[in-house]
Amino acid sequence: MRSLIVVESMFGNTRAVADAVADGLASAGPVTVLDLADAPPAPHVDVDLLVVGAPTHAFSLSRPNTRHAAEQQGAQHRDRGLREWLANLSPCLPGTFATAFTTRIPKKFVPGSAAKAATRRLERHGYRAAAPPEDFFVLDTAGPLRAGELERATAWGQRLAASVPDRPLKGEAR
Ligand SMILES: Cc1cc2nc3c(=O)[nH]c(=O)nc-3n(C[C@H](O)[C@H](O)[C@H](O)COP(=O)(O)O)c2cc1C
Repeated sequence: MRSLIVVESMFGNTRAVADAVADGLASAGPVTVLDLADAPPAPHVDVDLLVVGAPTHAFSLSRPNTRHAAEQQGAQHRDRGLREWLANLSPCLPGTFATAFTTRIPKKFVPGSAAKAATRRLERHGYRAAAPPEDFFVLDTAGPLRAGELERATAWGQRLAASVPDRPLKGEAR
């Protein structure tokens, strides 16, 4: 199984989670982790599993104004986020699986998750859900990640690896 993880990260926490998910997926086959800053703007994805990750900003995927606010708090400059990348994504090849994760602050009664917003967009492009969207937690805006989150991310990657069936041989229906 070939997997691609595309990750948006401004302070580095979501990127660390992406690398931990990749460790979990690696048992099932090759995994590429692509920083959104280096990803092609109009992507054509040809893998068995696409995983996208992004920080939750203002209850959803980041926007130019929230990225600017993050930058004001010391984050790296980013011209675009997962919202823009997903808007330009080509329709998926039939039977391609996908899922999404986010990092966010574990505040009770604060709704919204970039992973849920990304999942809705993946569904619109025709991707099949490999797993429900998953949230990983940071203790503050710039991090750090809550203790145990990287281990949880690797375990999530392992479960993903086990849940996606191998791509069928040519001519065989999935
Ligand atoms: C402008 C801005 C808005 C944010 N809004 C939310 C929010 O609505 N809910 C939440 O749980 N965390 C929110 N956060 C915290 C981010 O989720 C946190 O900065 C992120 O997980 C860090 O990931 P990164 O290190 O990959 O950038 C916000 C952060 C910023 C900078």
